[in-house]
Amino acid sequence: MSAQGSAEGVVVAIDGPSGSGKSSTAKGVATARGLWYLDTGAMYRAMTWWMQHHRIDVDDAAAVAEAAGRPDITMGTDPAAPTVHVDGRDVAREIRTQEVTAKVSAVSAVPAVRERLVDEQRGTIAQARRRAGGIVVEGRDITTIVAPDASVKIYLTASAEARAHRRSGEVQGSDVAAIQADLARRDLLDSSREDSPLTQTAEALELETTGLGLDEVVAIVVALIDRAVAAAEQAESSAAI
Ligand SMILES: Nc1ncnc2c1ncn2[C@@H]1O[C@H](COP(=O)(O)OP(=O)(O)OP(=O)(O)O)[C@@H](O)[C@H]1O
Ligand SMILES: Nc1ccn([C@H]2C[C@H](O)[C@@H](COP(=O)(O)O)O2)c(=O)n1
Repeated sequence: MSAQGSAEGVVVAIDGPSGSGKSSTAKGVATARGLWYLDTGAMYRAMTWWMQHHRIDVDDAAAVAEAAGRPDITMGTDPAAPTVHVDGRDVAREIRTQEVTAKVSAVSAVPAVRERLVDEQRGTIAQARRRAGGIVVEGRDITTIVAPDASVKIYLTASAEARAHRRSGEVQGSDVAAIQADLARRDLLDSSREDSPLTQTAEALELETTGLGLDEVVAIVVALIDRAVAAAEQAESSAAI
């Protein structure tokens, strides 16, 4: 069954702590069902990179708020080749540096930053519903704030050890303990901020992935989408009778 079966387009919302597998899972699912893909963490990273690039003190919330409207952030939503441009410049590599990672939680805690980016994320979701079969969106507040009415809502987790080991596999010779400490630091900041923190709600299905491979996780989410689409089609055809 294809997600395009639903007249309204399907919206899949995935939240979870750092390194739980949100991006890999979301891209795999979007590819499997021909949906758009939106990495909202990359948008907060792009905003942070722009602030640092323009020498704005990212620890000064007032200065960040004042500048939050200035960068032009453009997200490519093809799950096979997602892109991030700021003011026309490809910043896919720059936004993954340690310098950005160290400050992205501080920048994303500024309400003016969140207001602007949440608005843009909702705009992309609306476009995907009109122009594609729908979208898979991942981040920290997608199930709660950005798209609380999503067709499928998932809170993706894995143990702190598993997440650190998965991340360490990306860089040869990396220090697993240091990675685990950095993930814990970001999780604490992201879940304790006042404005739309990372929270696990009863509305979202918890998917614990510690013992699961990526393919298994993608298959579970695809099955959830197919079930949601079938239920929506059933409801549409019952309403038409
Ligand atoms: N189920 C899984 N089994 C094994 N490895 C996985 C699984 N899911 C993801 N990974 C690997 O774990 C690492 C982190 O995954 P990913 O970047 O998707 O996490 P994330 O939640 O998006 O992280 P962040 O919040 O930091 O952006 C990647 O190297 C990815 O390939
Ligand atoms: N919806 C979101 C997505 C991300 N953030 C913040 C918090 C993260 O530490 C940071 C980077 O995200 P990542 O690339 O690790 O997924 O961005 C947020 O506040 N809300």
